Amino acid sequence: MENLPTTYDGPVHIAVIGGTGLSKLEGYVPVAALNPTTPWGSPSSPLMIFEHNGHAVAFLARHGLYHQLAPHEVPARANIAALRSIGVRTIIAFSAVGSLREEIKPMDFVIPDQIIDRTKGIRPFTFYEGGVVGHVGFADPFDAGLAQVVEKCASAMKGDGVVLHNKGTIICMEGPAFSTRAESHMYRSWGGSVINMSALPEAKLAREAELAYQMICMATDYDCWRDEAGEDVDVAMVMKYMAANGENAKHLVGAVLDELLKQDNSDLVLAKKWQGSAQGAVKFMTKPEGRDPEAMKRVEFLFPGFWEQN
Ligand SMILES: CSC[C@H]1O[C@H](OP(=O)(O)O)[C@H](O)[C@@H]1O
Ligand SMILES: Nc1ncnc2[nH]cnc12
Repeated sequence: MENLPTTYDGPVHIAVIGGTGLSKLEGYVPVAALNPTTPWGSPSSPLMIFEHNGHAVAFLARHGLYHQLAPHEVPARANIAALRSIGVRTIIAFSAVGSLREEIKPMDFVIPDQIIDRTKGIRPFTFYEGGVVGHVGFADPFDAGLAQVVEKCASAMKGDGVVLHNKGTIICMEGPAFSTRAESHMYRSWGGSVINMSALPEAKLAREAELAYQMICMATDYDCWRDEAGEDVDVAMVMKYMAANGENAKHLVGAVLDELLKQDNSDLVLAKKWQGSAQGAVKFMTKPEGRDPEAMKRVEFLFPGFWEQN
């Protein structure tokens, strides 16, 4: 990595965020390692640039190259802002999750469509504060167009033993300790499908930055709700299933990138649907007299030229 260029000239519109057990993109050779800084600090890892079918794709290791960042220490604002600053508009984010449903078995993939927030407010969670206010819509936290692409690709892998659940609600808990048994049962009663510690604030910040974002979950355990039937989750179990399913995850990434890079999907990849949504939410809120210059500069980092246009 030391010898890689630290700049990349071409456009990079798509990023993959790797989670637990996925700190690099197997089978791809990086052509650059970018280290952008942002008003929210540095990202979790260098942004590794890969080429897929002649197009550049960025990869970011959510917990750092050596998994040294706990879920509450992941600099999610820097990650999202850094990706946007190099041109990324679409994020496919991987996550290892516990299953809260009998039918979601370890190694199954889930394309979630909802999230319940059980983080504890200790993670910085917004770009819009300190003198600039913005309220973005978050009713549907993921991008339905990206979900369709992932569904199509994962469905085509069913012959290879891949099992896909094409909707589901993630419970995003604070961690880093796993849930109590009472909590696990409560999440099931709330309708949760899977549980992790990473969906938030990542998904919310992606929306604030007008990026198309979809998480792909890989089940690694049954958490601790199956009182008699099963073992309670531990890290060894999570890592074992992540390693066992690495090949499928790799094929799925390749297939999703193939599909996204088709010309027909260019509006989806450029997140045209989200363009202007956050900027609209910001420009109507804080009157000029109340705007803090430093907060304004931070918005300008996300959306260069913002204050001239508004
Ligand atoms: C090692 S189990 C808990 C850990 O695994 C998941 O990580 P990620 O979402 O980054 O794949 C979960 O969210 C926790 O951070
Ligand atoms: N049971 C669990 N709870 C929270 N995050 C997880 N990631 C993988 N399994 C998990």
